[in-house]
Formats: sequence, structure tokens, C-alpha cells
Amino acid sequence: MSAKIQAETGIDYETIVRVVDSFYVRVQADELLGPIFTQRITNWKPHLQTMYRFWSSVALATGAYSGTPMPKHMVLPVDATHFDRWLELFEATVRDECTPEGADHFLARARNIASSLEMGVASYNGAILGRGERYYKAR
Ligand code: HEM
Repeated sequence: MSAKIQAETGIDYETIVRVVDSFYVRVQADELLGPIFTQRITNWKPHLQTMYRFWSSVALATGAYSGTPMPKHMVLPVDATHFDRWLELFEATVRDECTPEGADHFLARARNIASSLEMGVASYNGAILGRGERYYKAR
């Protein structure tokens, strides 16, 4: 399975390490997202290692990750604006680091997961989203 995806997308473990490293450099420098991460992650090495495993599970179907991202994201002070920025930075990263097929492969998965995490954040905050509806915190 992993070999087939690798052949079709050009994504291998080295690509994943490049994508993750480059993405979190951008995240840390971002005005909107940076503070949310740096207030919660003091030691980046274990986080990056978790993220290599996560993306190798999600993008290459290796089963290397066995965690539960939902409870960690539900409680974050975020809404659709943050998820859009996250996806914007992720898209720029994968377009820089991958083949077009590889970038599309990463992005399709990231968009699905982002949407499900956004739904989790919404319901944690008492909002039930309809199909295609986004979660905006009252401002
Ligand atoms: C609004 C956008 C997002 C923010 C602000 C955010 C923030 C964070 C933070 C602060 C952590 C560390 C949590 C902790 O260790 O307590 C984390 C972990 C993680 N995030 Fe996100 N995240 C976002 C979106 C996403 C998306 C879209 C994905 C997947 C496509 C994702 C995947 C993960 C994973 C896998 C972990 C590690 C969970 C574990 O410890 O097993 N995040 N995120």
C-alpha cells in the first residue's frame, strides 16, 4: 500500500520530514497561529516526531501514529479563521516541497481532517454545524 502511494505521489519518509519541518517553521512565524502553538508547545522535538508519525500514517498508510488529535484540538481557542490559515500555510508548504500529485494527496487529507477538527471545536463550544457550515466564534 505505502509503496503504491509512494510511486503515485512521490511522497516518501524524507518528503514527510521536509513538509513537517517547513510547515512548523511557517506556523511559528505566523501572527495568528504562532502564539497558539508556542504557548502550548515548549519542546518542539517530540511534537515534530509525533507529526512525522501522523503524516506517515495519514499520507502513506503506514499505521505509525496511534493518537487522538480531537481532544487536543477541541479545547483550543480557534475557529474557521484559524483552520483556513492553517490550510493556507499547509498548502504553500506542500506545493513547495512535493510533486503536484504529492501536494494534492497531502491537501485532500489535511482538508478532511481540518474540517472534522473544526466540527469538534464547534460542538465543544455548543454549536452544531450543518453540512458545509463553518464555525465562527462570536466576536
Ligand atoms: C486551527 C488549526 C490548528 C491549531 C491551532 C493546532 C494546534 C495544535 C497544538 C497546539 C497541538 C499540541 C497539542 C498538545 O500537545 O497538547 C497540536 C497537535 C496536533 N495537531 Fe494540530 N492544530 C491545528 C490543526 C491541525 C490539523 C488540521 C491537523 C491535521 C491535519 C492537526 C494535527 C495535529 C496532530 C496529529 C497533533 C498531535 C496530537 C497528539 O499529541 O497525538 N492539527 N495541534
